[in-house]
Amino acid sequence: MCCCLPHGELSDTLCSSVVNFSALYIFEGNIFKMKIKILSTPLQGFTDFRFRNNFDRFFGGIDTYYAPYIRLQNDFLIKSSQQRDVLPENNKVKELIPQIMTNNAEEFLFTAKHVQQLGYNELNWNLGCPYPMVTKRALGSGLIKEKNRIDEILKRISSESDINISIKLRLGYENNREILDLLPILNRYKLTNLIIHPRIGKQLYKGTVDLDTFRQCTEDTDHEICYNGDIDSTEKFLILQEKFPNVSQWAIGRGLIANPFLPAMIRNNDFNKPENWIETFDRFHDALFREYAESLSGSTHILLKMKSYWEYFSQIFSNPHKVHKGIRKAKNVNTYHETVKSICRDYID
Ligand SMILES: Cc1cc2nc3c(=O)[nH]c(=O)nc-3n(C[C@H](O)[C@H](O)[C@H](O)COP(=O)(O)O)c2cc1C
Repeated sequence: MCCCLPHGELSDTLCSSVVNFSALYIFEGNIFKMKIKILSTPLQGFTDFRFRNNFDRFFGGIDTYYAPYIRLQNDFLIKSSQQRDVLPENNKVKELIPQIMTNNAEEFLFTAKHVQQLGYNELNWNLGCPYPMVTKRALGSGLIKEKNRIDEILKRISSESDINISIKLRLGYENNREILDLLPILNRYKLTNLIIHPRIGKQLYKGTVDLDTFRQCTEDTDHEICYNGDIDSTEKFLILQEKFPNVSQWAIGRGLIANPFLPAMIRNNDFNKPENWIETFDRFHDALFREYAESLSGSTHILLKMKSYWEYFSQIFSNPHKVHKGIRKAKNVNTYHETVKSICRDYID
């Protein structure tokens, strides 16, 4: 039984002994085995080095982590928090790739040099950010339609730097033709991969992912393609893997914070969290809290930071809405800890 069965036979696939560190596919009558990679896409404000290190320590299952984007300030300054985030001494994960958001070759080259001095050999280019503050400045997904500008930037950075370049992008900002017009240009350059989130910027996170256009992208590109979007369960992953048996890289963003066990579950073909999940989650949460408490000044900042995670953490519990509401109401660190304790006792079915 293999993963390239016609649609509808997914249940057979689920029951088969295929483990999902490998995908099977057929090419010219032969069955091939493909090793999959699971990547962690960045969430600015969430997946900083403290989160990544603790995630890796308690849950694992991720091959490569992407750091949230660096955006240069005036005079080519990198914010100290963004510098700290990629410092090798702060990062314990096996592979980390820094990211930049820019529409300027000079900025790219400057940042490439900076990260190369830190020991990195790849810089990921963010052409995916959907927020109007960004896109109206022709950044993130707002740049995708400017294919000649992207061409010029790639021409310069490819000739003036030896850093490996990868791109994370949406299908466009206004419409899904934008990426299809861009792909022939991208085919002219050496790129490590294209991580594609198949929505347009204007959608933000609404509506559904456009799998038809994603399929078209896999046909039109010469590059390795990584799928990214809405993977929040093993079932969802298997459905996508069945649709795209040639895709070997799978990136997860929000789903990792909402269910940190997900990459390991996908790898083991598990549909349920491990039995002792709440203990592991509790230890992870404590470690994360401790690190923020040591680094942030004042309980207001610590509370704000920890509460923000619960937009996602709440989803692993049995009544996410009530759990999130309870956390939002916590007025100080003590009541926060008490609320977390009662959540970990009462909402784990
Ligand atoms: C709050 C937030 C912050 C994000 N920050 C970044 C970022 O810094 N760089 C980036 O490439 N993508 C960023 N993303 C996009 C995610 O990495 C990911 O591509 C997107 O959420 C779709 O994948 P998912 O459905 O698995 O979450 C962000 C998304 C959210 C919700």
